[in-house]
Amino acid sequence: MNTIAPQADASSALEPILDRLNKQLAASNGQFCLSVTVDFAAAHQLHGYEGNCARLHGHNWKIIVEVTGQKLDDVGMVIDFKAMKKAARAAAKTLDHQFLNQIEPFDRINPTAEHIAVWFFVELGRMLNQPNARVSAITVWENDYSAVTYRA
Ligand SMILES: Nc1nc2c(c(=O)[nH]1)N=C([C@H](O)[C@H](O)COP(=O)(O)OP(=O)(O)OP(=O)(O)O)CN2
Repeated sequence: MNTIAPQADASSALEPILDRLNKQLAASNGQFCLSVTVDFAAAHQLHGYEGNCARLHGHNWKIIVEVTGQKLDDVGMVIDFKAMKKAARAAAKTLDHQFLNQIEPFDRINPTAEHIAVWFFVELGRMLNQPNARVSAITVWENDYSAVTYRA
């Protein structure tokens, strides 16, 4: 269950307010969904695709990472945004300025937005998942108009 803890220097006048908030939080059974965004630039081509995407071309991919949790730590966070960004940037760096079809696993599976979303989901799950916070969705924007979301 969530609890909103008072700061060490909080005035006692805050206690009834915190008490009410904590009761509402416990009753809501809600979840916190945090997100960070990173990007990378790379080239790819889609094998077996009939159309111009079969030709070598590039994108500036934008990746939105969502982490979901119910429980807050003593500071009042599910997980630090900084930890999420660090992990997401490290994963994106692996793909940045690469010809995706030449690097693992996209040398064996087409580097579609769907496969890229699953790749980030697995990589970031390994780095970020903990008992109270799990990577719950990855959205891959291939350009301003087309995106895919993989949701657990
Ligand atoms: N479900 C998917 N469909 C397509 C993917 C994909 O990863 N998953 N990828 C492509 C190509 O990579 C293509 O470059 C991107 O397609 P699109 O968003 O249509 O971009 P265009 O610049 O080609 O847009 P137009 O509006 O057609 O000019 C294709 N499909």
